[in-house]
Amino acid sequence: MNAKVIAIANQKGGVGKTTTCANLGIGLAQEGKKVLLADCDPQGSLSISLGYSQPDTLSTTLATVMGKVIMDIPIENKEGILRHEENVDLLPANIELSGMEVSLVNAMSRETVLKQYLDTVRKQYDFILLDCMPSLGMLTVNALASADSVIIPVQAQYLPVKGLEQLLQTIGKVRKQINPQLKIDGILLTMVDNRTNFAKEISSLLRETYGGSIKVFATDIPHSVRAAEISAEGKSIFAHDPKGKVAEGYINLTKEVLKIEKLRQKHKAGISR
Ligand SMILES: Nc1ncnc2c1ncn2[C@@H]1O[C@H](COP(=O)(O)OP(=O)(O)OP(=O)(O)O)[C@@H](O)[C@H]1O
Repeated sequence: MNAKVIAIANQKGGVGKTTTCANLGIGLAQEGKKVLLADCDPQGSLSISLGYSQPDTLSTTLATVMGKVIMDIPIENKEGILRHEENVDLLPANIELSGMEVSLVNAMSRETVLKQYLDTVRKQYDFILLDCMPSLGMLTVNALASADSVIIPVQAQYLPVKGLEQLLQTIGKVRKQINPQLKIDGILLTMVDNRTNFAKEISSLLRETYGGSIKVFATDIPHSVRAAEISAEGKSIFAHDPKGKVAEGYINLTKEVLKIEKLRQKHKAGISR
């Protein structure tokens, strides 16, 4: 095994990064994949949404293991990694991670501290999903530097093109300077209200703007209050509302992500032959 690392990123807040990370991750686990979800946001929203309602009380988090990488201190196997009842592992985060962002500024190889950590656990998983914070700071750069690909959730209610430009520029810089293999798996429309034409308009605007260069996932994630409830429940949409339209959306997204990975493996095998 050598995990595919996917960063779920958008510097705009509240677009569905955490919800996508948790539910895509658990969707992949339901397909038999070994999954690690890493909370890369000092707000700890992913940790909270998976049931750790007070992440500040956790003693070992992503900040701990990144700190050890910086100090060159050995990390124990699965140190700080928690097991969620829906068969995914979680490396949680809390406010200590914002201190880490400051420490990174003076660290050697500051852009690749997270990558160095992930390289120590990568062989134990099929997928590692990184829930990025809503900024393009050093932690997000670390996530992009570690990732094989990026999924960009976009809330279908707002015209997202301007904000996307900044993110795409950052991805371009990371590709050029640190991680030339970084791919964009696609833009995911979230919180889609099917009663309006917004989603269709935005989706065609995105397709017009980015042409063939960036895929927009065929799956949209519908808006539903049931999805908004899950972070208080500490479980996935599959456990909370298994027959609902959001669960169906995340099942379809899981299938698309597995298909992309299959193609990547095929391509790799073709190249090495
Ligand atoms: N499909 C959906 N339908 C309705 N509400 C949703 C849906 N997906 C997410 N939400 C809600 O929208 C809010 C923002 O979602 P989420 O936390 O996943 O976004 P985020 O991009 O991770 O936010 P942040 O940038 O603050 O980390 C949350 O309150 C969440 O419960």
